[in-house]
Amino acid sequence: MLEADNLECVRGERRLFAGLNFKLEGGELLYLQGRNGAGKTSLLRMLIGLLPPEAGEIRWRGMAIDKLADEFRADLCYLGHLNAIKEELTPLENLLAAARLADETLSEDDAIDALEQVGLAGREDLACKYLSQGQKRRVALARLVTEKRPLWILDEPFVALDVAAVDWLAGIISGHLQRGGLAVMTTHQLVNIPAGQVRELRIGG
Ligand SMILES: Nc1ncnc2c1ncn2[C@@H]1O[C@H](COP(=O)(O)OP(=O)(O)OP(=O)(O)O)[C@@H](O)[C@H]1O
Repeated sequence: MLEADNLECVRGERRLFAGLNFKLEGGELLYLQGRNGAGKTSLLRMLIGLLPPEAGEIRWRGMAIDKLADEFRADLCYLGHLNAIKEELTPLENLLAAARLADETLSEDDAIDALEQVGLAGREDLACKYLSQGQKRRVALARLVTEKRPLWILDEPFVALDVAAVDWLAGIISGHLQRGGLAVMTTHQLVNIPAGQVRELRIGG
């Protein structure tokens, strides 16, 4: 279970939010909503342990995440709003490198299969700098096909995706929730996630 207890966030001179609470169980998805600049990405950065809260605590399986450190990171899959792919590498190389960095085993066959699922068949060996924005996004999202970690934190995952890819991603997130996973996601477009319990949290009124 992921819990946020009385969180406060200050960036620069501004208090973005205070007294923020939620509890998320296996099979549940939390949609973070709010205007531009409300603090959604800041909250995600807190949830992955990159930004310490001004006040309050985040707990994973009942333990404060700053105490869990590596144990928490091993349960976490974070996809930022930037794709974090290397432009000079091919989609296949990017996917294999991401798995290695995350200390996960991923065979070349499984990586090729994941790229095919995200509609990149035939593009596996082309440097990412030659791909369109939506295709680059798909390379980043291909990680989720093979991802077994229980907690997904996704920053604007639907940006730049066409209708078919939005449906595909909604299905991948649904499958994760059905397997008892948890997900926290920021988005400006509400997408229907067919399975799992969906909660909404609006930041900044
Ligand atoms: N390092 C920083 N120092 C000072 N202010 C910052 C810093 N990082 C972010 N901010 C400010 O914090 C506010 C919230 O930013 P954040 O990226 O969390 O918003 P957001 O809700 O994700 O917005 P968007 O919907 O536009 O992505 C913004 O006003 C931003 O300028």
